[in-house]
Amino acid sequence: MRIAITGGIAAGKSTVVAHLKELGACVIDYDRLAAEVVAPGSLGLERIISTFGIEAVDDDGRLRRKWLASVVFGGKQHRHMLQRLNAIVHPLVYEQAAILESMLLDSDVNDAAETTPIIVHDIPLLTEVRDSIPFTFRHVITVEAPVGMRVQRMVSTRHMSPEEANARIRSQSSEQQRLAIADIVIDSAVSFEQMFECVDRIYAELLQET
Ligand SMILES: CC(C)(COP(=O)(O)OP(=O)(O)OC[C@H]1O[C@@H](n2cnc3c(N)ncnc32)[C@H](O)[C@@H]1O)[C@@H](O)C(=O)NCCC(=O)NCCS
Ligand SMILES: Nc1ncnc2c1ncn2[C@@H]1O[C@H](COP(=O)(O)OP(=O)(O)OP(=O)(O)O)[C@@H](O)[C@H]1O
Repeated sequence: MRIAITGGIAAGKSTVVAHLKELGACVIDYDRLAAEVVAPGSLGLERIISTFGIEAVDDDGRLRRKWLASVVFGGKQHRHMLQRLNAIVHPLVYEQAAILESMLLDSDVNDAAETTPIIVHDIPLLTEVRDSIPFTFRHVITVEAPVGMRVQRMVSTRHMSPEEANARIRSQSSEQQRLAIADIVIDSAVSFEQMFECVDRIYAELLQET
């Protein structure tokens, strides 16, 4: 069974995903894939250089993420620039996700398919890519906590100011947008213990469905 998980920044998605892994789920991490497809020497990085110029990489041939962020989130025509970046990165990410999935399901390579029938696509920006992603998900989970609590978490664990934390939250899609595409909501405003109990229950129900 293929499911997706998303959530607002600092809501607790990574904590939930780590727990799902412990329970036996196979996880495909889109943030990691997005970094891998633009690694030095990759086709993705080559395409970024063709589109955005040699300024996109540093002297060691690594992507200058801060520079690119300023172009696609703040520069002139930033919307168009973000579209161009997405048009490079997203198809490569989906291709890698499909390869990973087929490896997980190929019992000759990995017998995980016998023991772990749940594949979780961990997609922080699922609302943004919902219409273009070439996968269908049996369930979509979102992990949510109130904005104030997320700001507090970012301030205390990520050395951000409240202003920076709020700006990051505003730059993402809203809780309402995530709730509109999700059919399972995990409340992370409760204690770790209660949250994990909720994840255990959801996982057991998913297993029943496979
Ligand atoms: C522009 C890049 C290089 C900036 O990197 P940097 O490390 O500075 O920031 P980071 O990746 O943590 O993103 C910061 C915030 O920007 C937002 N964001 C990132 N990518 C996107 C996007 N494609 N669309 C909308 N918002 C985005 C997110 O809210 C995120 O929290 C990077 O975000 C990127 O390559 N984005 C495009 C690829 C992508 O869509 N990745 C998501 C996984 S598929
Ligand atoms: N139920 C909870 N109770 C208390 N703290 C929590 C709970 N769930 C998560 N946290 C804490 O909140 C912070 C953010 O959690 P986490 O890193 O899992 O969020 P995230 O949604 O994956 O963030 P990002 O989107 O930035 O990757 C962490 O410090 C984590 O320990």
